[in-house]
Amino acid sequence: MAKTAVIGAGSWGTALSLVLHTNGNDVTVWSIVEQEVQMLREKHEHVDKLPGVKLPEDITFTTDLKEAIEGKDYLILAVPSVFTRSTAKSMAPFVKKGQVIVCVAKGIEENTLMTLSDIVEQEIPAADVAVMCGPSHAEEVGIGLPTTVVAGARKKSVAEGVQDIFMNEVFRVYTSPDVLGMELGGSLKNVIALAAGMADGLGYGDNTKAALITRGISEISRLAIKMGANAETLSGLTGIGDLIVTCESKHSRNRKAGMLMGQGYTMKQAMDEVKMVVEGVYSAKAAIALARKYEVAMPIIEEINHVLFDDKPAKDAVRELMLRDRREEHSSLEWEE
Ligand SMILES: NC(=O)C1=CN([C@@H]2O[C@H](COP(=O)(O)OP(=O)(O)OC[C@H]3O[C@@H](n4cnc5c(N)ncnc54)[C@H](OP(=O)(O)O)[C@@H]3O)[C@@H](O)[C@H]2O)C=CC1
Ligand SMILES: O=C(CO)COP(=O)(O)O
Repeated sequence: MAKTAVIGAGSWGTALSLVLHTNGNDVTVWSIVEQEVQMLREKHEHVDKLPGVKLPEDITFTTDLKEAIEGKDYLILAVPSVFTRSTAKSMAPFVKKGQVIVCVAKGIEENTLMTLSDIVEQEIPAADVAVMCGPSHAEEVGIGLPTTVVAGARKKSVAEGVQDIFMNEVFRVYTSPDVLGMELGGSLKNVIALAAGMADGLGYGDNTKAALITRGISEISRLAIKMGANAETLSGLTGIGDLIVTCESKHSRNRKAGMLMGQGYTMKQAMDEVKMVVEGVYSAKAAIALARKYEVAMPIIEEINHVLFDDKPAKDAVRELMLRDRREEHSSLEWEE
């Protein structure tokens, strides 16, 4: 049994606190939002973000970051990516050497193009940093549906520690040393999910969706491999696995936001309607900046940026993708003379 704190009480933090408690760990949940902590203390349920999932009475809820962090073995950082740096800065004075911080959010910082684990390492040098991601919606984890994820860290012992506290008969945790590949797969898939949602909103079919998923993972892999990630990671749970779940699921926030945009909502209207964090919108600009920096073609992500930030109709973006110059599917394959 470990002493754990979940930093961030949105739908994902709430679902993971339940997994940790089920496994016999001591669990404290922190939120910056006083009303959220009040609601969790009174109702033992996140009625807005994870309705119907009851939390045990012996989980502690607090807005006091010092209380949440002190004496814990594992700190699960579950705030949305745009708050990762500010939250890590606030955590830094209380974190001691030997504590493990597990980043479970998905994103890339827009102005620095840093991954979330890099941000946490920069802000909290005392901690050991790990990541955990994969195809996992809070709504399904919260009701105990079988789910698989990956715990990543540079050191095997750190990844295995994360595996130990989370793994159970319905939550299977693999380990990996390819933290970069995992984080790029997890954050860039959200941008492709916006495109998949737009295709749904426009009334396009399964053929279009399959094309977006397949060409989407090609784009993500091209960039990630050039940045130093491992190709196997992109064909695993945190690459294609997470892309499939987010492009297909009724629970996906990014797909839902894209669908609304495909139906004519503006980006802002769609984000307000979804009510939970739509990470793909924040990662889209970072993705295209990385594509330029590493000189990698990312046509779907390029078009998504035009739809999000230049008011381009989603239908026009799809048409442009279909009418790009003709090319081979895999340019590395050899033809007979
Ligand atoms: N939901 C899921 O199924 C999964 C989510 N993730 C990732 O986890 C991360 C969190 O997502 P999710 O739990 O869905 O998000 P939610 O939108 O459900 O919750 C976001 C949380 O952040 C809080 N918040 C608001 N402002 C701040 C701030 N300044 N500092 C810190 N926290 C703040 C919110 O409070 P308030 O309610 O007041 O806005 C809320 O508690 C994302 O990166 C997401 O991609 C990963 C896997 C699965
Ligand atoms: O990353 C997630 C699930 O793996 C959450 O994002 P979506 O809700 O957009 O799928």
